[in-house]
Amino acid sequence: MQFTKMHGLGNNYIFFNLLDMPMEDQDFEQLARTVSNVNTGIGSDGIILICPSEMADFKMRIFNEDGSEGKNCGNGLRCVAKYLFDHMYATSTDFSIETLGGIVHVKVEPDKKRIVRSVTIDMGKPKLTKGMIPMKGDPEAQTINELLTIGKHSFPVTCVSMGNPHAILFVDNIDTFPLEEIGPEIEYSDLFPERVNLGIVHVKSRQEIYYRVWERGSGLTMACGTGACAAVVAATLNHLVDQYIPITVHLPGGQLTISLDENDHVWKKGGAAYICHGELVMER
Ligand SMILES: N[C@H](CCC[C@H](N)C(=O)O)C(=O)O
Repeated sequence: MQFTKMHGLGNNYIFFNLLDMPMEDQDFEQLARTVSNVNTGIGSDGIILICPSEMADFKMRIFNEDGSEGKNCGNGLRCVAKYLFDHMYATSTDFSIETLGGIVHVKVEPDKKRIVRSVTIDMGKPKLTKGMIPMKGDPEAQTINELLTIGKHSFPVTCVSMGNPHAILFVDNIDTFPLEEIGPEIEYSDLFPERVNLGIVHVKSRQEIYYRVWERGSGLTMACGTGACAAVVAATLNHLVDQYIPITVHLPGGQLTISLDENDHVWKKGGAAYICHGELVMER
C-alpha cells in the first residue's frame, strides 16, 4: 500500500489515497494502531484516508493513534487540501471536503510553481450545546466557563465542538500545566460519552493566544487545528479576545491564524508539508 506522511505544524499523519486505491474491508482502526506505532509501523499521530464523496468534492476520514475514528481534523484537512491540489485531483483552488463532522470549504494558496504553501479553511459554525458536544447535562444548555469537577480536580471549562469535541481551560501556567496528568482524566471523564480533546489556553493579548493540547485518541501532539479553532471560539465567548479579527494562535508546532466572521463561521489559515512517500509492507 502506497502512503504519504505529512504534517501540519508537527501534527503528523499517514495518508492513504483511496481515490485510486480502494481498500475494501480494511480494518482501519487496527491499521491506524499498527501504522501509528513507531515500533511496529511508521510512527504518527494517526492515519487519514482521502476518499471519494457523494456530498462534496472529496472526503476525509481520520483515525487517531489508538484507532478511534475522529470526526474532524483541522491540520489533516490542510494536508489533504495540499495533497489534492499538488497531485492534480483538485483542478480549482477552491473545493469542498466531507468529514464526519460536516462539509468544509478549503482554498489553497499555491506559489508561482503551483506548490501549495498555505491553506485557508472555512471550518463552519461551532456547536456549543451539551447535546452537540456531546457531554452530560441539559442537551440545550451551553458550557461556558462552567466549574466542572473531574476526578480530584475542579476547573472552569468552556466546551466547543468543531465537529469533534473540545474542552478548553484558560490557565496562567501553560508551559508547566500538568497536561499529561490532567489530559487523560478529562479525556476519559464520564462527562464526555465520546471522550474529549483537552486544550489549555493562555491569553497573551486580545489578538494573540497560546494553546497546548491533549488529543483524544493521540495524547500530546504538536498542534490541533480544530482545537485552535475551539480555543478562539471559547476565548471569544469569554470576552477574552476581540471579535471578527484574525487571532494568532501559538501552538508548540507553530502558528495558525483563526478568525470568526459575522455569520459565526470559523476560518483557519496555516501551512501543511510533506515528510515522505512510501510503500507499506506490513509483514506479519
Ligand atoms: N483527536 C481528534 C482528531 C484529530 C484532531 C486534530 N489533530 C486536529 O488537527 O484538529 C479527535 O478525535 O477528535
